[in-house]
Amino acid sequence: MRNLSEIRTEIDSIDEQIIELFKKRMDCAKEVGNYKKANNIPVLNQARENEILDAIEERGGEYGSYARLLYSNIMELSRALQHNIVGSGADIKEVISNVETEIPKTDVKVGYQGIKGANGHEATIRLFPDAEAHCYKSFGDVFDAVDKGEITFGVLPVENSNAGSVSAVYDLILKHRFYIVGALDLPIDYCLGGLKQAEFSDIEKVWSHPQSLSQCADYIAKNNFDSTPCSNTAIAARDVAKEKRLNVAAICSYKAAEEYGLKVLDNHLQDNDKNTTRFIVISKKLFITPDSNKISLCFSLPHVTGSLYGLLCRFNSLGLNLTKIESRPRPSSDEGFEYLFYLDFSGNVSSKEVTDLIAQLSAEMPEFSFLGNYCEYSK
Ligand SMILES: O=C(O)C(=O)C[C@]1(C(=O)O)C=C[C@@H](O)C=C1
Repeated sequence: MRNLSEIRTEIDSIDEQIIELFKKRMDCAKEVGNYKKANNIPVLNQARENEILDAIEERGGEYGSYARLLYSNIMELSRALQHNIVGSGADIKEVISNVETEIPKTDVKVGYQGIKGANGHEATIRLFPDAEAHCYKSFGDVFDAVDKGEITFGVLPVENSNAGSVSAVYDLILKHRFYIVGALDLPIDYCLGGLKQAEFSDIEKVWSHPQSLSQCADYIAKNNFDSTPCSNTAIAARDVAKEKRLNVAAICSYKAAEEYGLKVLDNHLQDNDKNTTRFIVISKKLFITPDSNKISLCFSLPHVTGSLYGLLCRFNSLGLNLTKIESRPRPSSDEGFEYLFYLDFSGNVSSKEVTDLIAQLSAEMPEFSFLGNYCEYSK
């Protein structure tokens, strides 16, 4: 048997040959790119790629499936190169280069779901301390108000560190495709708010938003409480005050308890003391502030094997850090289910590599939208 350094010497020599061949292949892809540009031919030729992949798999013998994967990556990169040559996604690049860089914070109307004292209200105050805050009954109403121009910005929860994604908001993001211009990670601290004359031992039932009930699930189980979902934590607090039942308490923020005159019967109910909810700011107009560090995209995937893998490979090749990927199903007539994807990654569009990638994806992904590049604050 050869020793390790002998085998590695051979690997080094093979790699030297592979890299030279890879460079030659990319030069050919560049040439094809120029040809496609001159003749107005689309970059992607799926039939040609399938032909190559099948032939490579066959020739790869016992490593056939590995060879197929290697080549699907190579062609992914070859397409990325060609998109830059043909100038794909010029419309998105244009929008990004002419964007406004300062978000108006005064003399603006900002909407949130719920009522005064809700977490959405708190996030709104922190993000827009000098704005006029408007409350809406449902997440959909906030989107509609932005659509009609009744408010300039909407503040919506998208994710909680315990309970996960707020699917209803993702569905609305994917439906409306408004821009995301800001985000805030808001630490969430719940108390048990009961009537002034109530004691902790009186409480048998708790009211709150389903997400909040799930964030306090261990606490509720430990105390053997009966839980009832409400549309909002602050609405739960308001209703507990209104209904005047000694054995009912709201799981709500300290601000909501104070706002609706409830007595704090217990503190810090959340199962995880690092409980945080992420809020986003939606807008019909795009703003990209210079401190932006996160980019959001959405798209559906072509019905081709490995299309999600191919997409991830593009991010990997640029060393970009994906921070979230969310898929939402929607019924489709022929395929049973189709999926829309929402994706976040770290970056700023001032980097040419990043705008090139966004432009490339816009040319290849069906129903693609660039949702924004914004700063995610944690206060
Ligand atoms: O043959 C082409 O049309 C090319 O652009 C080359 C190539 C490849 O790298 O082999 C790249 C992209 C196409 O989707 C198909 C194949």
